[in-house]
This record gives sequence, C-alpha cells and structure tokens, in this order.
Amino acid sequence: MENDVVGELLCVEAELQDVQDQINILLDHQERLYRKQSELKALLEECKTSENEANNNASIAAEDWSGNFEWDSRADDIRFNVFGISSYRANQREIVNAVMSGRDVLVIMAAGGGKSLCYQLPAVLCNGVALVVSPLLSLIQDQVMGLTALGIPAYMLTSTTSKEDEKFIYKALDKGEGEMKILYVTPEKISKSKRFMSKLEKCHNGGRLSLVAIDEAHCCSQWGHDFRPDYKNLGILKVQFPNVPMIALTATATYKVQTDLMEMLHIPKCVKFVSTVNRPNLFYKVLEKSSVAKVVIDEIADFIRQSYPNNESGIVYCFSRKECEQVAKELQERGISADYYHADMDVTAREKVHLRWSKNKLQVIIGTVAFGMGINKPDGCSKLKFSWLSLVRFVIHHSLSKSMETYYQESGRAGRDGLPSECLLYFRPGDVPRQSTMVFYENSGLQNLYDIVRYCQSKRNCRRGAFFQHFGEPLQDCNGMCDNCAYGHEIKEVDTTCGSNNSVPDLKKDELEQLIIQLILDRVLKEEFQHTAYATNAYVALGPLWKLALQGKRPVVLEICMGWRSNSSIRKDARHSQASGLEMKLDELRKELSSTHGGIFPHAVLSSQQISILSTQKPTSIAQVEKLIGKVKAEKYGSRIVDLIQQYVKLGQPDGDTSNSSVAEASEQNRANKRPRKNKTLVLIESSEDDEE
Ligand SMILES: Nc1ncnc2c1ncn2[C@@H]1O[C@H](COP(=O)(O)OP(=O)(O)OP(=O)(O)O)[C@@H](O)[C@H]1O
Ligand SMILES: [Mg+2]
Repeated sequence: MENDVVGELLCVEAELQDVQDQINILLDHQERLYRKQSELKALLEECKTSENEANNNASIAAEDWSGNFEWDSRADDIRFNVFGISSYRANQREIVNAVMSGRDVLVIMAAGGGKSLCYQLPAVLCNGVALVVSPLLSLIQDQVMGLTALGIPAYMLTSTTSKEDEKFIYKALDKGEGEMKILYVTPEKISKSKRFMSKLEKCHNGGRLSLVAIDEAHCCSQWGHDFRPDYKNLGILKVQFPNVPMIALTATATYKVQTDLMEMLHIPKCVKFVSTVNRPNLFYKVLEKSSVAKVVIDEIADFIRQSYPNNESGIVYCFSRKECEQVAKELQERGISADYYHADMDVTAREKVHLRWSKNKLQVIIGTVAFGMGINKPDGCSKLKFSWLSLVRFVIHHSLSKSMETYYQESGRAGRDGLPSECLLYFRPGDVPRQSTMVFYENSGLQNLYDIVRYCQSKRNCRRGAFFQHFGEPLQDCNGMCDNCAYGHEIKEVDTTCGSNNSVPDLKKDELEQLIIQLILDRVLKEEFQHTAYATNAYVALGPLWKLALQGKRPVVLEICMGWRSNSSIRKDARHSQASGLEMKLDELRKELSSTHGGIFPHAVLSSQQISILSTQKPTSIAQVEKLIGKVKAEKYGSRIVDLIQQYVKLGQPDGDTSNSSVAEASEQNRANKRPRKNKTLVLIESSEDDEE
C-alpha cells in the first residue's frame, strides 16, 4: 500500500515537474515576445513620426528643429568662441533649438556623442541658472573644471563643496547675486535637501531657473542597467517647475527604458532625439581567456606594451575589487604603470589615482564591472566614469560584464574623442557562474547576462550587429571593425546532439565547459542557485528542453574555434595610421597645458579635431589661431601654439617624421621616443558626421 502511494507520488511529482518545465518555456517565450513587442512599438512610433512629418506641413513647421531661430548667430558665436567647437555633430543643433524653444527633450546619443553641449550651450545662451543633475561626483568635478577653464561660471553643490562656495551658490539661487550659469548637483540634493529645494524654488520664482538637465537619465529606470533610487524622485522637478524646459540625456536606453523615464520625469510630450548607438571607431574583439590567471595577465601586458608603447591610456575592468587590486599589482610587476580604482578606497586614495591618471603618470586604470555594488554612497563614486576618459584608447574586460548594455557603456569609455580605439573582452565559461550568482535576483538579470554570454560565444556574427539587435536599431556596416568581420575564425562544428550518433564526442575540458554554457543558453540545462552562509553557489540542473535534447529533437552543435582565418596583423594597418610630427607636438603641448591649467583633461585644452586643423593650417598669429579654435582658447593657449608651430616650421620638420625631432621636448616625450614607435600613436579624425555648417 505504502509503496503504491510512494509510486503515485513520484508520478505526480514528475508530472508537476513537467508542467513547471512547460511553464518555464512559456514564460521564456513570453519575455522574448515582450522584447520583440517593445522593439516593434519603437519602430512603429518612428514610422508614425516620419509619416506625420511627411503628411503635415504644419507639423514640419512646428517641429523642424534645424530651421532658423532668433538665437542662431549667438549660438554659433558661443559654440565656436567659448566652447571652441567648429561645427555641430548629428542632432546637437536641433536639440539646442528644441531646448531653447522651451520644449522638454529626451536625448539618446551614444557615449562620446556630445550630449553635454546640448544643455551647456543653452545654459550659456539663456538668462539665469541651469540646473544639471548628474549621478557622479567625479563626473561633476570634471565638467565643472572643464567649464571653468572655458570661462563659464559653473558650480557644484555636493558633499565636497566648501562652505564658502555653498554660501555663494545659495545667494546666487536666492537673490540672483553673483554670476552662476550652471549648477551641478547629485540627485540626492533634490530628494534629500529641503534647504536646496527651497532656494531653487526662490530662483524659479524670480524667473531665474533657465532649464533643468538630467544627465545619465537611464538611472531613473529600474529597467536601465544603472538604476539609482534617488533618480526616481527627480519627477518632482517637472511638478514644481512645469514651465522650465527639461532635457534628459542618456547614451543607452531601450524603448522600455525611454517610456519609463518619460513617465517618471513627467515629460510625456517631450521631443525625442534618438541617435545611433553605433561607435564606428571602436574595434570589438573577444578573446579566449586562459584558466591560468598568470597567462591572462601576461597576454594583457603584452598587448598593452606592443599596441600602446607611447603610454596611451586604457582601462581594465575586473570582476571584483579584490581582483582589481590583484590585476593592478601583476601588471605593475610586468612594468605597466597601472593602478586600481574602486568604491572601497577612501576619497584621498581615489583622488591620488585620479590625479596621476590626469597627469598621464598612469597608463592603465583597473576598475570593477559590478556597478551597483556600493553605488548608494552619497557621492556615488563607485562607478568608473570620468569625463577625462576622453583619451582612453583601449578598454579590456578581464571578466565579462553583466549585460549587453553594461558592456556597451563600459567599452564605450574608449575612443570618446572619435579616434580608433580597441575593446577587448576576455571570456571563459567559468566566469559565467561568477556573474550569474550576482545577477540572478535582478529583473531579467539572468536573461541579460545570457545575452552577453551569447555575444562572447559567437564566432561568426558581427559584434556590432549584436548591439544593433540589442537596442532595436537597423543594422549598419561594421567596416571590418570587429574580430568576426575583420578576420573571422576557423570554426570546427561538433554535433553533440544526444541520440544522433550515440557516442559522446571527444571534447577537451574547456570545450566541455563551453558545451555546458551552450546548453544553458539553449535551455537544455539551467542554472540553479543556493545560498550558503558565505556565498551563493550556482549549480547546473536540467532545463526546460532537456527531454527534447535527449530525444535528439533539439540539435546541439558546438562551435569550436580553431584559430583566426586570416592574419590578424591586417587589422592594425586598417585601423591605425600615423600622426604627423606636428600633431604629436601639439598633443604633448595640450598635455602640458592641461596640467598647468588646474589639471583639466587634455582634450578640454585642444580636441583632437582642433589639433588636426592646427597642424594642417599652421597658423602664424593668435588672430589666425582664433579663427580656427575660437576666442577663449586662442586667448589662453594661442601664444604657446603659435610658438610651437613656428619653431616646428623653422626646423623644417617634414610632417610624419617624428623619430628625430629636435624641438625641445618634455621628458615624457623623450621617454616615449626611446620605446619603439609603432604605427599607431595618434590618428586625428572625428567619427561623427558634422551635419551642420
Ligand atoms: N560638435 C562637436 N565637435 C567636436 N567635438 C565635440 C562636439 N561636441 C562634443 N564634442 C566633444 O566630444 C567629447 C564627448 O562629449 P560629451 O562628454 O558631451 O559626450 P557624451 O555624449 O556626454 O558622452 P557620455 O555618454 O560618455 O557621457 C567631448 O570632448 C566634447 O568636447
Ligand atoms: Mg555625458
């Protein structure tokens, strides 16, 4: 009798398991459909917008942001003479015009696309004070430093603001005394400081609040990858100041995130500007990561030494803080000037690293991939993001990121100046459970992780294409700027489908690991999680499709990489050309000037585009320099630039010859010259289309 009951119970349990499996399959399917639905809705909306524009002349007139506006000439003057920017990039002019017209605006523009100008220029053009909410102290500090260097009265109200500055800021808000054009705050100020909010209200009541900008706006949304609880409260700004234009900006937002943040910020009727996520200057590559830690470090050190012998900056992202410290130490042992930067460090230690980096004394900075751990610190400094990262030439992921969005953001720190830069990701299956145990409790955490794992496992598909697909954007040409497109892999396909040939293929350990990951992605297996007192462990269990796989109805084909299809040296020639001697000199000069002008980042002294123009035009007077890079910069740096160019021309240096320069050189340059110079010091192009003027 008892045996019968036990037998029946087992049957019921097996059936229940079956039902559960089917539910899982359906849930999975549902999630995929939701995604597809939101992508299609986004497309539909775009179609409707363009149709409306085509059908409705009135709407064109009302929404044509590229037409003529009364502030055009003043905007052009400030853009060029104050910001030193010779022409707008895609969408910038239209965004400025929409904000200036008093509209709320949502800007989705790739990292480094030039979002800051979109609110900084209107801030300077308008009377009164522009409020900018930004999540990170380090980011705010750099922005304020950069603006101050341009002579724009910019301030920040954060935990580090001196009493004196605070008094000045409050007076400026309260009574309109003193000169303040832009005020940066962290979101905590809005949600936690009543004093600040009351001063802001006074500023508004006095008609002096010109606009509100929410930078890194994706932090508002729980669906975004960097959700920041205090960002949720920013909706109050539109409620309190309904007539002040609000501009929300982010580099990454899926359709879901976009609608979410429009709702949260109360800007349902905002004008939306969506630019491509494409970063054509970034070369994406995934490398097999050895299970021997030292081998990985050796490879990274070799790569940096060989590819970037002139101290070009880079970031290495690691999984944990401990790993950051370890990797930094091991890179140092291999002669690379590297240091770590993470949230556990005290402010002084972080500042020290920041300073060494901005003075070019540090080539590589090592940070954690796990944004979100410790981000709730009031100054929100745990995320490695500084505007002085504009000169980053390479980003190496020692461990994979937790999602495509995070990877897009982190790798996107490279090449923000538009120059060719490299994004390497070291992947091994063993790193997957390290991440999955961290993200499994998050909304779609595992699904997001498996998306990036798919990206890593893929040996055929264009890496860039994976981003387009993820962000629901039409495909664009990669131009050979990823490993799979540039030289492809020699791939061996191993059919591991059970039942197809009853024999288990002979696989090596790492191939077996790869197979397990493939089976998890294919839902034949699944990860399950158990907590111990010290950690969360991931276990592999049968997934919803295990039966189909066992019955041979679900093919399981493993792609094993046998090597590169063509010589990888091709890629270097394709992507790097040599900078001229004068460009090198100007690059050195901007580094020197950046440290003598209060440690602003070199790119703020002269952008790469400006260096390129100066070296081709070779201006001989400050007046000529002004015509090329604007008034403010010409006044500040013009005489040094003219001196350098004259000296260079006098010595008759043919462009391109940098090996034998006799112009007085900084010691750093001397050091750099002793190392072999490769064909990849600096390439001076700007990637974005300059669509105006
Ligand atoms: N029209 C332009 N022409 C040349 N350079 C520009 C132009 N607009 C912006 N830049 C430069 O491009 C760089 C990146 O700009 P910015 O910091 O605003 O990027 P972002 O879109 O905010 O990127 P992120 O998402 O990483 O914050 C800056 O050095 C900026 O001076
Ligand atoms: Mg920005």
